[in-house]
This record gives sequence, structure tokens and C-alpha cells, in this order.
Amino acid sequence: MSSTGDRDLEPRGGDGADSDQPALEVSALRKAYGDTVALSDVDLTVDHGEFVTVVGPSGCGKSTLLRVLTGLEERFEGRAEIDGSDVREGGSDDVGMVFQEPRLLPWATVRENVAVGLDGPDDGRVDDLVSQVGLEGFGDTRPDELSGGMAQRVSLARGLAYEPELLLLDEPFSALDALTKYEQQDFLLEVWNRLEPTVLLVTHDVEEAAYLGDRVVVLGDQPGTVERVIDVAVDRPRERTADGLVPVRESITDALGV
Ligand SMILES: Nc1ncnc2c1ncn2[C@@H]1O[C@H](COP(=O)(O)OP(=O)(O)OP(=O)(O)O)[C@@H](O)[C@H]1O
Repeated sequence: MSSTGDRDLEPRGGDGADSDQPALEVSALRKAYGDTVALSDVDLTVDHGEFVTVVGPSGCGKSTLLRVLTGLEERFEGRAEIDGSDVREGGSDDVGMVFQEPRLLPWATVRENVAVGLDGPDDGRVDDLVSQVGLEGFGDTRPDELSGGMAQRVSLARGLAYEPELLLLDEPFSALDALTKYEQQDFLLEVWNRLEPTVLLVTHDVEEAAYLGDRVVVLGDQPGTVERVIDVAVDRPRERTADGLVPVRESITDALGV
């Protein structure tokens, strides 16, 4: 299966983006919870329209990095900016987040959960998204009647619904079976091609990190810091079996020490 669409890999500014500023910039980031240092000395710059994947072992601080960027962690050292604005001062409000746990409104239907960030009703778009994440026919279903993988897909559709300039995704495909995961990865690539958001996607899946990313940031643990940054110089659309992805996967596993 291959990703869809053809894409110019030059970074571009999206609508309203200040092209003088990177989409996202982190420098000398350090975040500790008591004695536990979750992140240390993290530097990362992501350009507008880039798709960057972050891979690392469990507990290396991947979710913490996303929490810092979304403004959920106000106490940290160093700098974290979105479009040149400090995340502690609000960053940008044009950020879509897909959390590791779906965090759906339990009383709301699938359709209502997807539409939650939209200003007004846009039934056509919501229905399209519901069907694109493979949930056609489940628009009126409530979260307690969904499997974990279905709930995760509702969360993905909600994160995409208002077409943000920056998408922060925390293991959005981890609860999916292999085939559904491939379909949803390609759906995300199709959305990325069409809307050109900047994407930062956290995963522990080496294959996924290589297949999706323009660059792969490998985090090491204890404390979490950038171990290696790997450019994925493989043309898009990509085949999952592309020869060029083999050395990328090897470089990731080498950096992870596995
Ligand atoms: N609220 C918290 N209080 C205390 N320690 C925390 C908190 N959140 C995270 N940590 C610790 O910070 C470190 C990084 O956690 P984080 O959840 O960011 O890792 P992760 O790489 O996302 O892990 P996983 O892949 O298992 O989701 C871990 O040692 C974790 O125990």
C-alpha cells in the first residue's frame, strides 16, 4: 500500500503562517517531575508543512514533549514556541491534538465528538471525516459502544476536523490492527497532502516513524533527549516496502540501541 498524492517536499507556509518563523521551535528544553527528569537538552525545529515523527522507548518523554507544546505543562526550562509564540503565553490556537487516549465526550455521539472543535455545524465535513476514518454508519453511536481502535479513530477525526495548521499526534494508531493502521496512516498522509499542515507525530513504531516522516527524531531515555535526527530521503508517494526505508529503519534501531 502506498501513500496517496504527490508532494513537493519544500517547506511551505500554510494560510496565516508567519513564514519567517519555524512552525515549531524547542531549544534547551528540560522538564522534570520531581526527581524524574522526563526531558533534557531537547532542541528541535520543524518547518511549516514538514512531517516529523518522534520515536523512542516507553517513558522517554514523548508525551511530555507534546504536552509542553500544547501548553498543558507550564513549568519547564528552556524555550518552546509555535510560530514564534511562547507556548506559555498561549502559543498558537491553530493546533490540533490527538491524544494517546481518545478522551471522547462520553455523552456525545461520534458525530458530535468529531464536531466538538468546529465553530458551527458542518455536517458534510463531519460525515466525510467519520467515513474516512472507517466509521460510516457509526455517526450516532456513543463512545461506550466503540472498540478502543474505533474510539482512537474518532479522536483522529476530531483532531483533523477544523483543519489546524499544526497537528500534534500522540501514538494515534497504536490501538489499531495492522490493516486498519495502514489505512489510517495513508488517510493522514492524504490529509497532509491536501491541507499541508505541519505534523509532529509521536510513536514507538519504527516502521511507522520511517514511512510517515520527512525526518525522524529519535529520543533516548533516562532522561529523554534527542539521540539522532534522520532525514528520510525517499520520494513520496512511498511504498511501505521501498528500499530507501530499510536504512532509515536500521538507523532508528541503531540509535535506539536495539
Ligand atoms: N504527571 C507526571 N508525574 C510524574 N512523572 C511523570 C508524569 N508524566 C510523566 N512522568 C514521567 O516522565 C517520564 C516520561 O513520560 P512520558 O509519558 O512523557 O513518556 P512516553 O515516552 O510518552 O512514554 P510512553 O511511550 O510509554 O507513552 C516517565 O518517566 C514518566 O514516569
